[in-house]
Amino acid sequence: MSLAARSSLLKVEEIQGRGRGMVASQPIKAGQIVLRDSPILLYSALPLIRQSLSSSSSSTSCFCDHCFRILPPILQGDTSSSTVFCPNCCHHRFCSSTCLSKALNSSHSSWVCQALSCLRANSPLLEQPLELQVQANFLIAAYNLANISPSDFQILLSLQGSPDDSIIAAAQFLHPVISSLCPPSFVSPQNGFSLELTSTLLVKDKLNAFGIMQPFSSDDDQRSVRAYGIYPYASFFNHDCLPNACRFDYVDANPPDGCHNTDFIIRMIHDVPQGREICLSYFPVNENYSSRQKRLIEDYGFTCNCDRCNVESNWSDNDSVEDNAEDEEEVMDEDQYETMAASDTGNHALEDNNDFPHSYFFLRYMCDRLNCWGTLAPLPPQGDTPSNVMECNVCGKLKNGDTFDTDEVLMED
Ligand SMILES: C[S@@+](CC[C@H](N)C(=O)[O-])C[C@H]1O[C@@H](n2cnc3c(N)ncnc32)[C@H](O)[C@@H]1O
Repeated sequence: MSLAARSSLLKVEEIQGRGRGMVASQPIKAGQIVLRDSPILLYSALPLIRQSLSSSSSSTSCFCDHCFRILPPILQGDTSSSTVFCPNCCHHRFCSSTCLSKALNSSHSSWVCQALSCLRANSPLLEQPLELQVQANFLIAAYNLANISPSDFQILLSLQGSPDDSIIAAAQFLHPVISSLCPPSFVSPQNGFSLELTSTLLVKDKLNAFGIMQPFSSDDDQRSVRAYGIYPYASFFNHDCLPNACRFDYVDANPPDGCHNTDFIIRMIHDVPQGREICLSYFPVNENYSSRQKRLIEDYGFTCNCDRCNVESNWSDNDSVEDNAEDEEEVMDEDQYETMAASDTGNHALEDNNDFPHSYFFLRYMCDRLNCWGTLAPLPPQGDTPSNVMECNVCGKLKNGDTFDTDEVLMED
């Protein structure tokens, strides 16, 4: 399906210094859904060998191997569970016989099942760090995609990214391992199966995969990744440290009508005019300048020059966002916040000369629940009527957007 068929509100454009990006093809309102996207490929973020599936402790880290929903714990003697194991490897578990049967024809084809079983039985990978094991999960899923959906495999190859030295080093280790897995005809050298292709796939994954995260829990401020997915349209969104859109997902919840639980919905945080680039933040917005820059260069290969980074690059090392937010409160009262709320509240509305022009963003659009760090976007408008209810994309908290607390801005140092 083309982007035009998925979203009448967005178009893909070349943006100087950023490759392709998503741009508003018309004015877009706060809360509007700009994209629903489905993954062309999903793979587990777990190590090759997991905890025993029959131990009670496994319940906390056990997901359906096709749709990645959380599975109930396996209780001894309980015959009522609808979960099923792969009949061939007895290692992978699925939430229902429907998911199993979909998986056997796609994500858990007989080749995937055999390849993962071989790796688990005896492979140099078992001694390697989790990152390499997860890259092996990805490569097996990607080479399987080449067989089950060559057109989706071409989409994967069309995503941004060229291998650098660290990717080539990982490919040099992983390619012989994957080659040794009784490669079937679809990964033969005649079909382009090579070290170069393995490197190319790894970099596409590195720059474009989205993490499907564990749900929010207030006693755990480091949500782990359950699975990764390649979302062909969402991959066109560039990063901004003050995003104007954010992603909602529903992996364990009931997704909106017509969506699968692994689909993403991208919703506007605030109004934007036609022609404005629509950006996501690739990670929670509370991170400080140096850790954002480090992540963006190491994980995505670019230096961020967004409005927020340009301001924060001038802060002294000891300045936290919290300090600056407190200073800012001395010069911005609620009337000013309200005025800004009524205007285009994009980054550009707040560019003028102060040390923390983006304090408004944190006060209005960052979830105040302890350890959440989610982003708030209004619920979709009803017809032309905007919603004043803000929803957190991490914990799901709903908040009245007409009132927001200017007394407290909690940020990471
Ligand atoms: C998920 S892709 C985004 C779409 C990509 N620009 C394209 O052409 O397909 C991520 C890559 O886009 C580029 N990118 C994203 N945000 C950027 C930004 N703010 N500044 C510069 N490059 C950016 C980086 O090369 C990054 O690795």
